[in-house]
Amino acid sequence: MSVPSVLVHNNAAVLAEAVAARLITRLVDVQAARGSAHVVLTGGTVGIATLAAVAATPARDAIDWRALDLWWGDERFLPAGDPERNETQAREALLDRVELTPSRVHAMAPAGAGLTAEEAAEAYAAELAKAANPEDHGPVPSFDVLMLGMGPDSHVASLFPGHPALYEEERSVVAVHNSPKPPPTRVSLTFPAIQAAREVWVVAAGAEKAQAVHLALTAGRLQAPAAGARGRQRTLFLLDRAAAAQIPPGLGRIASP
Ligand SMILES: O=C(O)[C@H](O)[C@@H](O)[C@H](O)[C@H](O)COP(=O)(O)O
Repeated sequence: MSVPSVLVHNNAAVLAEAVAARLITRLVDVQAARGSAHVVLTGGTVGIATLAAVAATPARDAIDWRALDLWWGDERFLPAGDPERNETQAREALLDRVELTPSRVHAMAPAGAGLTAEEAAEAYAAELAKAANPEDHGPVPSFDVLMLGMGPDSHVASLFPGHPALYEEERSVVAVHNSPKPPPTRVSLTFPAIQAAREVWVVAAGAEKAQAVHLALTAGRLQAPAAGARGRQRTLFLLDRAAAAQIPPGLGRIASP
């Protein structure tokens, strides 16, 4: 797993724009090299703001949207179209504004569609496995970029401190109950799935995330799940100054004056 690099931006607005620019460039480069790309989206304030920034950038059309596979790191187990679903918010921010291939938009099953959260997790794991190639050496594709928001308790996706999902080493997707962040029921990638990504980007803004960032860079993943957010080739912590206030000295690089 790669050692994290930390990039610090002036504020949350600049952070979202910078992550959007980085995402566009990364996807264009990957598609130039391989013709297609896999990206994992995240819910949360910065995650959705990043998608909105991509939508507002003319450079977005440098991406071949029809050759892009979109996945989610987690989903709130709510009825289809619920405004609190990560998919709903991603569609409003970006996905409904670009020409995607519908079969390559891999949303996690909603509540009320005949599946329990456990069955939705199993279905998503099967969809991931179907998309994996032999060279991926595992049950999920080698995601080119896997983005993760991070909570003040250092959770990523729906992997919360003290929850059983942190200990999952076999399955790629699990159901999560009694989430401390509403709604209580969710579906989430596990650490094995997250760590299959070529690049993992943890995006966080705000003073309330500063301690979680510190722990994510210094503690273990059971205490700070974001400490398990590591990519095979690259791990980036993309932060604003407020969230970076407690990073160990010499780790962060200020990306904007
Ligand atoms: O479903 C979710 O809620 C997200 O996937 C979650 O992991 C989120 O990214 C973090 O909680 C950060 O959210 P904020 O950026 O809004 O604090």
